Amino acid sequence: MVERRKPIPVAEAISRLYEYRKYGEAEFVPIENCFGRFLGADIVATHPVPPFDRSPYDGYALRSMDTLQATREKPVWFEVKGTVGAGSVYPEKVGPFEAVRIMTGAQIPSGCDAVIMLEATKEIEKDGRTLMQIKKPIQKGTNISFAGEDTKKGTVILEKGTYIHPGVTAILATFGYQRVPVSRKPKVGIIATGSELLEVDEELQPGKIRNSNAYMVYSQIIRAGGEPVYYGQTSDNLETCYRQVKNTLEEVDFLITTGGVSVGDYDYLPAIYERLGANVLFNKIKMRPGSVTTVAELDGKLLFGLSGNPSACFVGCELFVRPLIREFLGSTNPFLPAGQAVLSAEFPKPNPFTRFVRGYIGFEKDTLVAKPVGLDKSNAISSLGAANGFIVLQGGTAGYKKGTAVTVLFVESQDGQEFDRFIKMKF
Ligand SMILES: Nc1nc2c(c(=O)[nH]1)N[C@H]1C(S)=C(S)[C@@H](COP(=O)(O)OP(=O)(O)OC[C@H]3O[C@@H](n4cnc5c(N)ncnc54)[C@H](O)[C@@H]3O)O[C@H]1N2
Ligand code: MOO
Ligand SMILES: [Mg+2]
Repeated sequence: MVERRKPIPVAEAISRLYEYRKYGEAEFVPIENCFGRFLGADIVATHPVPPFDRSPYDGYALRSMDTLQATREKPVWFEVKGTVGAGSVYPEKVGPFEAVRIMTGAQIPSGCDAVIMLEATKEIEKDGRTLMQIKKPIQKGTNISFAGEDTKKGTVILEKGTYIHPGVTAILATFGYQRVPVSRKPKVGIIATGSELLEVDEELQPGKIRNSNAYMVYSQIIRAGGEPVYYGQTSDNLETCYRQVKNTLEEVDFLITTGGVSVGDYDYLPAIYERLGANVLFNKIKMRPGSVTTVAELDGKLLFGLSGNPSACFVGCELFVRPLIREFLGSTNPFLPAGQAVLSAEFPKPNPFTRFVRGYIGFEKDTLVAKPVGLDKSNAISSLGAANGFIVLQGGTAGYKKGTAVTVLFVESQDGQEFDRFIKMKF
């Protein structure tokens, strides 16, 4: 008899899964290799930035009080006592009506409290002395970047779990992190199941197809921040498949299988979960594609049974695997970021289950528009090429008209949102 499965809402599936979230641990990498990783610790400013009062311009440092009488008609003259460039410290205290030529980034000499830009001055040589003239007063503090104005010492400037992009790297370098604490990447095992599967370099044969899921998921794991390990493909044979899953499980933090999770004669994953003694969290979700997505847990370790159908596999990976990988990396917003866009084409199919339509989300003039791309079927691959997100069409609706405001999820983005916000979205 065919097993009857009870479909549960997407938010419920995510909530059950989220109970098993865990954080990995931190490790160190050289700063050159930190791009794309997630911080494994809070980063505290170890000194103020800038560390000293400095000039943001090329100009003259002086005492503002000496400029108060300066007018166009009666300019004030200063004696230029020397020059200081970035990296040097002017050794003497600057006195009344004295100035020091100062370059951008140089420390403000002692005694000075303002900088006038070169363009606003005139310099002359007279009797072996260098003089500089200014024609209007400047206020105390003008053109000074004060110590700590950017960052105060002791501030938590970056939080654990932050995605490291080039701007983050600049901060790490500023504070001397030659070795950067990053979260260890979870090792995510991939096994593709199916007797019909050929490897990528094999010629097509009757009844067979090339295994696209394994490589798609491999890339999705990297994009999510994990470390994929491909354990190959197995034929639809219970014994082989069981052994492969059991052995692999010991070596990884998460295990993904593709295919074999439905109710067919050769869909062995349900039997494998049973034999392993794994606790199946759900095996039917009110969503399309990916309704058969199954997640089981064994001693706290998650086994993601993604659908064999490529589009369903893709959606399942983004909705269920990505957040658990990001959680492992310490991210506080591990779920796909969402937005509102205008549907650019009619979507006439009724939606008994919530649909995650592969779409291209982009601007047309200044409106964010969501365009369904390719064939909207769970076994389609054509839609995956052009898609940069999902158009979420709620279950229980009779189709959508062009111009309707819809929720979209951005799969290419490194942003994210927290669990509470994500599950409150109408799935
Ligand atoms: N009687 C029912 N039949 C099906 C149901 C159902 O509820 N009752 N669910 C359908 C849905 S929905 C989906 S989705 C699929 C899920 O199938 P499985 O996850 O069991 O996957 P397979 O049967 O192994 O394969 C399905 C399909 O995908 C192709 N495939 C598999 N692996 C790969 C791969 N690595 N790369 C590319 N393509 C792959 C495979 O050849 C099949 O065409 O079940 C429906 N059936
Ligand atoms: O799980 Mo199937 O992907 O709903 O189409
Ligand atoms: Mg099947």
